[in-house]
Amino acid sequence: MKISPLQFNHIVKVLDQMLRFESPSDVILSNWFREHRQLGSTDRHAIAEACFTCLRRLETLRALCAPKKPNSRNVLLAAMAKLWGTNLKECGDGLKEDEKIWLADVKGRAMPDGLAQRAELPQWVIDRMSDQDEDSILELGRGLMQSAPLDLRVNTLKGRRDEVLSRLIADGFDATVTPYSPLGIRLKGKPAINKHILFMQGVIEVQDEGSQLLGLITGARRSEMVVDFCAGAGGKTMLLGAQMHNSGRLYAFDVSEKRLSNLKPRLARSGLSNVHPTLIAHENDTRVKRLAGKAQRVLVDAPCSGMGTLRRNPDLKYRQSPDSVAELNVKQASILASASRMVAVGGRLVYATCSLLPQENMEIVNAFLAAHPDFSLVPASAVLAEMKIPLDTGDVLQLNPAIHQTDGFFAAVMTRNAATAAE
Ligand SMILES: C[S@@+](CC[C@H](N)C(=O)[O-])C[C@H]1O[C@@H](n2cnc3c(N)ncnc32)[C@H](O)[C@@H]1O
Repeated sequence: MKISPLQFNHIVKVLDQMLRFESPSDVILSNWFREHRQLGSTDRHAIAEACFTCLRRLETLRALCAPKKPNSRNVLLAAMAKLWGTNLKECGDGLKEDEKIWLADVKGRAMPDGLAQRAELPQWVIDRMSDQDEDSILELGRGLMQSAPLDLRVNTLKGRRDEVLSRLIADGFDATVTPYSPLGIRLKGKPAINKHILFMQGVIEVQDEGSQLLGLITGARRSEMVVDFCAGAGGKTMLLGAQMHNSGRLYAFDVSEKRLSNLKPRLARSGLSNVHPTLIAHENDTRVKRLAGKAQRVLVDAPCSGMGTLRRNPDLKYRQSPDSVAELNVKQASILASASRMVAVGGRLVYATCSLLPQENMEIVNAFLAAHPDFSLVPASAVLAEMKIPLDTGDVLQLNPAIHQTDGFFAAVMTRNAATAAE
């Protein structure tokens, strides 16, 4: 990677903010670009690419910085010397004498070979993946270092995938169908698809294929009552509404007014009129109680550490911690228990996250099932096979970026058992 002196100076300043891990790195970057409108697209691209690579490779870069402080300048210099083989004369304000000596030493050193550095995952994350061997952690870590493709979902209320695909190819996009989701199209590169007429007309939405599978596995059908418990800005809500053919009632619950208000324009574009965005104060809100035993499908897309989305948000691995995950675990268990009350006898409950940590996934599900004998696990492989989706990850859906080229998602499908619920 080639970096101009101007870009170097910007990267050091942006990275300095990012390395505090006080706010999301993509927000820091867009604020920076807003404040520095003179930067052209080539500079912006180089700055973004360099900052995100430094975040992705931070375990290695921090180790290479030692004994110097891993501040933004040193991290960037280590990346230039060791990852990109850049000519160090390109540094903005020139190298200081001690930096020259240090970098000559860095250049001659072997790459750090601890698992944390090879997998680019903090040690606390590795410690929590005790269900996986070293090779799997390494494969996963490397998958999370790749950049994510741009996946689209075709809104079946407004279009057919084969027709949308032909249109996108005719318009010059490098587009293919996604391997698992029957609704997905994958685009190469990062085209500005939100300016395309099909996007503006609500025929397509941007949605990772893994997220599409979480919506699909919920199995929503025409005329049902369905609850998307943690709907956010409605990525999965819109898929569920289309699966329901815009009929029945689809509640989109969330505690965030801002996220629900972001859902509104998306709904307008999608043509859905069966969605009821509902702000709740907390998971035990009276609105939840009013729907007790009434919903055929409840999707709990729980708030989580986001460890499965490191391809897009590499800073998350440093913005989360063992304490924040433990806090999330309490919330996840409470949300799942409360949401489960809405499931009708014979209905389906899906617990999902975009995390790879067993503490946020199987451990939450196992504890829930142990405390709720009226629910049982339905093998995800069977649900997917019934939908003719060629994907078998066993009893639960576990998507791995290294294997499936999606974000790292988890989903467990459960059903409310008629016999025990009646007891
Ligand atoms: C993983 S995000 C949802 C993403 C969304 N389903 C999508 O597909 O775009 C988790 C959501 O849970 C919401 N949330 C957090 N605590 C909640 C609670 N107690 N009850 C309901 N939703 C909650 C957050 O506001 C956030 O929007």
